Amino acid sequence: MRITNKSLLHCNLPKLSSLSSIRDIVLNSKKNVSNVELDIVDKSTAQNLLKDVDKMKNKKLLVSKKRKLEIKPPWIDFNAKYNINYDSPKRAQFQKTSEFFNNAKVEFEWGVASFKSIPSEIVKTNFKEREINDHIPINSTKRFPGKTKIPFKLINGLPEITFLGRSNAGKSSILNNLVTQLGRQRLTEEARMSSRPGFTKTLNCFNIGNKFRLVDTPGYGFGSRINQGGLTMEYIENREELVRCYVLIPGDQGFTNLDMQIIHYLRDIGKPFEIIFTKMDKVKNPETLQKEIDRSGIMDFPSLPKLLFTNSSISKSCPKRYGISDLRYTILECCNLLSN
Ligand SMILES: Nc1nc2c(ncn2[C@@H]2O[C@H](COP(=O)(O)OP(=O)(O)OP(=O)(O)O)[C@@H](O)[C@H]2O)c(=O)[nH]1
Ligand SMILES: [Mg+2]
Repeated sequence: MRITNKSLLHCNLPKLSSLSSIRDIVLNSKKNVSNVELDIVDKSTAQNLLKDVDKMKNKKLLVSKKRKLEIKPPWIDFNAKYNINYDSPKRAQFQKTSEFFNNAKVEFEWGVASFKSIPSEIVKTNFKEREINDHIPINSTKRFPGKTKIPFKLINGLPEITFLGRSNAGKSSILNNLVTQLGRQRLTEEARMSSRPGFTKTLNCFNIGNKFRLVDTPGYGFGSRINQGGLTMEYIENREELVRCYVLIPGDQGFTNLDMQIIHYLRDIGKPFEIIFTKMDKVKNPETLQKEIDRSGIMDFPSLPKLLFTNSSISKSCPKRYGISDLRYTILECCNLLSN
């Protein structure tokens, strides 16, 4: 029997005699499948086959419609364009990254209003005081008392990553964005976010899969108090566990003088840092931002910070959370979690 149904017109498949093999080809084919020549004796089997093919065609039509409808923001290639000096991550590395973040347990560990209240800093201060008061030589075993009231897991020296930026720059949101599964529309609210500038008032630490810590900081500038800025600066200057800072710049606003001061400061003290442009969904004219970047001079820094372009909110013009896979990748990379 020769199938000449409409859905099978325009086909170019080889002549086949087995129903299961043709069904397989139809269902697995990536190309548009039609025009099947087949020797089938029984009419109902032929009709079933036609139904399968129709279903498949409808499915394909839907997929291609969806593909056509996907709107990509005009800055979509910025992550590749501005980080040309870095090797772009391989597919397997991206996979490893998303597996890690999708499965990692996120645990809030501490929130402090003063640097000395960070659990491991309390322990360090105690040791230093004992050394001075009891004149204990540096290599003495007495230097490390066997017990401390602070749980060991809080003083285990995991690497720390921090987010810096002016009030309302999107620091708490980016932290939530990182630990929210890709594809989900709403962010998990591990760190509290608010449209009120100066909302985060303490250093807040989250343990990620017991491999590293993300530290949310109070913003500087409008809405923040001077002591909040002081707390963040003390943390950057003194925290031994801090391996990388991310300076957040709202993409729709560009750099302020204060942002540039922080960036120059990090460069001068040699703290590794990268720059994240947030709220990219709000950027109406990406060229203005490009000019801002050129004018800032950061592309000429010898340390060549990476520039990452992200959005934590989605909208019609920005239907996905872009840039977050690149950010996740750089975090695992700087914590040495991508080797093997
Ligand atoms: N449109 C848009 N809004 C965002 C984005 N990221 C954050 N926001 C909004 O910006 C506001 C501030 O976000 P937060 O994450 O609380 O900012 P923050 O830097 O932690 O602010 P402080 O804690 O006050 O220093 C909130 O209303 C967020 O919903 C984004 O990518 N796009
Ligand atoms: Mg905040």
